[in-house]
Amino acid sequence: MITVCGAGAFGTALAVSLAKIAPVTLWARDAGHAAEMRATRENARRLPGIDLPERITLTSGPLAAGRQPCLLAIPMQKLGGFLEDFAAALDNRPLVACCKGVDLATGLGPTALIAQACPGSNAAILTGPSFARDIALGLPTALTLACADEGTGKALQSALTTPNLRLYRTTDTTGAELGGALKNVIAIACGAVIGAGLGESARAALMTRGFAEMNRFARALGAHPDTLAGLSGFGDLALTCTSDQSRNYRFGLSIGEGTGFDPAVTVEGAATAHAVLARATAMKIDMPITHAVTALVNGELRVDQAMDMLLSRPLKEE
Ligand SMILES: NC(=O)C1=CN([C@@H]2O[C@H](COP(=O)(O)OP(=O)(O)OC[C@H]3O[C@@H](n4cnc5c(N)ncnc54)[C@H](O)[C@@H]3O)[C@@H](O)[C@H]2O)C=CC1
Ligand SMILES: O=C(CO)COP(=O)(O)O
Repeated sequence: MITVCGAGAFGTALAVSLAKIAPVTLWARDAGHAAEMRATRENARRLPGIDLPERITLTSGPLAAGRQPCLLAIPMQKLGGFLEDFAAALDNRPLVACCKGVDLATGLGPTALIAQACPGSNAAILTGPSFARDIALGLPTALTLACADEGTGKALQSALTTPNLRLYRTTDTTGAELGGALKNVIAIACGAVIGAGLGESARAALMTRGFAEMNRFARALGAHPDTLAGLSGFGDLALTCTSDQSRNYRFGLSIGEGTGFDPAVTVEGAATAHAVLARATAMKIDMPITHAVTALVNGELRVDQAMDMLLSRPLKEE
């Protein structure tokens, strides 16, 4: 039995794929949402049009303790509170974070938050290029499963691989989670330049210099460069910066176009840009694109001003 906590788009998609290989419990925060999904066998609120197989049990309320893996598909800025509420039931089992970002309140990534709240658990992260709908539709996807404990990582890799979800493994949790966190910040920047009509060439420049910025920050925090070049870094950067299926990219588009954006939509890159900039400033790491994204998100700069700021920096070697 695999438990997935969080009945958003991603948790639901993972449950649908995992149900091909094992019975799955999908836990929703809201009892009404769980009841609705039980009755209709569909998550109309977050992933409409996808049938929920009978092998998925929909629950809410208290979580049962156990030894089986538990996937946490909770948005980054809500993960700390969720762990606090359910630490007793979650501790002493493998916990797999399925979110992308850096916690604004603590500056920690998902695996460090898990280790803090549930010290008896081995924390892992599942991340990489994948849209929830693609996974749920059974389309081919490849992700990174990172766990500092090699034995737990190997067990999770084989327990969570499904016919359409191929998992690569690493022990570099820092690299995997920072790749996933930072690509969302760069995707907002890319959406903004496309929305403002600044062109595909500008986007390619931002993706490339954004990748350099991701590497600079992650390596300073101990990440391995190969992880950044893999699915969780380069792979997810390529997907998110070029597809309007991405909410972060669409949020950037709305900034560039000067149109509104529904604040209820999960956009991890906005809070993460602020969390990363605070850490980078303290560590004296140069993060010009992240800096520009925080200014755009705060409404302190227009896109053309942000681009001018980036283009007028001192000339340097690549
Ligand atoms: N949607 C996608 O294509 C992908 C999403 N992700 C990541 O998955 C994470 C979750 O995103 P989505 O599922 O897409 O978001 P979503 O907006 O579809 O759903 C978020 C879910 O979290 C629940 N939630 C909010 N606060 C909560 C709390 N305090 N406790 C428990 N549950 C809470 C909401 O009820 C909602 O069901 C994000 O970090 C995202 O970056 C990763 C890969 C793909
Ligand atoms: O992380 C994702 C794809 O890998 C989903 O991106 P968004 O959160 O921007 O929709």
